[in-house]
Amino acid sequence: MTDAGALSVTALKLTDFRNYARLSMAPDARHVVLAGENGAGKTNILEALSYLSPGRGLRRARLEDVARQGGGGGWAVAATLLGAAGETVVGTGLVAEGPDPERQRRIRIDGTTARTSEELLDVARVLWLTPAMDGLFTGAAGDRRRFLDRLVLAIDRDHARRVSSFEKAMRERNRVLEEGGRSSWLDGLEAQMAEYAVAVAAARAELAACFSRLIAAHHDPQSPFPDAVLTLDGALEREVSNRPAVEVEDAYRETLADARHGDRAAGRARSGPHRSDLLVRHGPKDMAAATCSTGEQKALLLGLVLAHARLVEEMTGRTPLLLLDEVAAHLDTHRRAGLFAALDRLGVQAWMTGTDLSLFAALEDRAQRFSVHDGTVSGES
Ligand SMILES: Nc1ncnc2c1ncn2[C@@H]1O[C@H](COP(=O)(O)OP(=O)(O)OP(=O)(O)O)[C@@H](O)[C@H]1O
Repeated sequence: MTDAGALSVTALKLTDFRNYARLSMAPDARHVVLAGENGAGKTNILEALSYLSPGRGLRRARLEDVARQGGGGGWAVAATLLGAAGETVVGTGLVAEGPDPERQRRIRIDGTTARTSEELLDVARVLWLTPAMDGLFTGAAGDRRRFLDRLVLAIDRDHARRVSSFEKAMRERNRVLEEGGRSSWLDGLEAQMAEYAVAVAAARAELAACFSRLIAAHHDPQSPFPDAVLTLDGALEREVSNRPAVEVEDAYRETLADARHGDRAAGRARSGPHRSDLLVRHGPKDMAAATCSTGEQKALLLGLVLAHARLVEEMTGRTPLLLLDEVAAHLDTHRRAGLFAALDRLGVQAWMTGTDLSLFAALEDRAQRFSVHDGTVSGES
């Protein structure tokens, strides 16, 4: 059951969003179940909600691709969010035509244009789990790094800016190295890189430490979702935990200066927080997540997202919104019951999709059910 004061979406309107020409939903604060056949538009609704947080949404799509085929080229999501502080109306989207050649996503909060997308974090933290994340433990390190940085961002709103400032300075250094620019330019860029790199690494290390404390504090041997053990595989992340940040910053700046020749040949910086990885182990089995079975990996990932939701609540005092795409279908009855019980304990509003309503029967009246069919949604069935 969603707690009183927990964040919930109480109105959602979509315009020219994916396969929705127009959609208007008015759920209450309980969980929302979206059921329908493949390709009906269930994930599209979760994707729309993911734009209530900063970033590129749960599909990391190009903004142009989100606009409905055959529409005018723009799209809009408008949501009313109800939280402890009352109601907030958030609007976001892409205008069809405009003077802005970069065509950035517009964001309005209670009628005022947001200056940065991080302002959304003052209103909502949105966490998700989708089938596309199934390969997280076995796939590319870059995906795990992005996942890690999203974990950090939900509790530390400056994190995305630090990461992008580091990347900007790094790209500029790559360019100057390639063009054989003056070493005084490189000194300045490397100083910037070192400053941001250490801030990024420190925030990641802090997140991992908080996660470990939280998982230990809430350890439940009966839970169907095993405890995850997180370790950061990156020199800077290890060092910031053991040495003063200024020392780590100076050392990384020197490393960069010494590596200019090799980095020029490689065409990139060969060390830094952009090379770090998130290592996840199955706690009870003491086994690398990548070595676990498919089912164990799914359970581990779900446990990680649930633990993250708890961490967000403990660190920010606000419950996040949880988007779970096709999660119930892959759990047996016992684990599904465990998921619903965990959602009740968290007191969050969860939006869940599935092809079959029967998957959600155990939620009884703790959820409202909507049928999705070919870009239309019919209310509580
Ligand atoms: N820009 C777009 N314009 C119009 N339709 C689109 C656009 N992008 C995606 N679609 C369509 O949206 C449909 C619904 O996609 P969605 O991923 O939400 O389905 P789903 O209900 O989650 O299905 P599944 O159960 O297979 O995951 C797909 O048929 C897809 O072709």
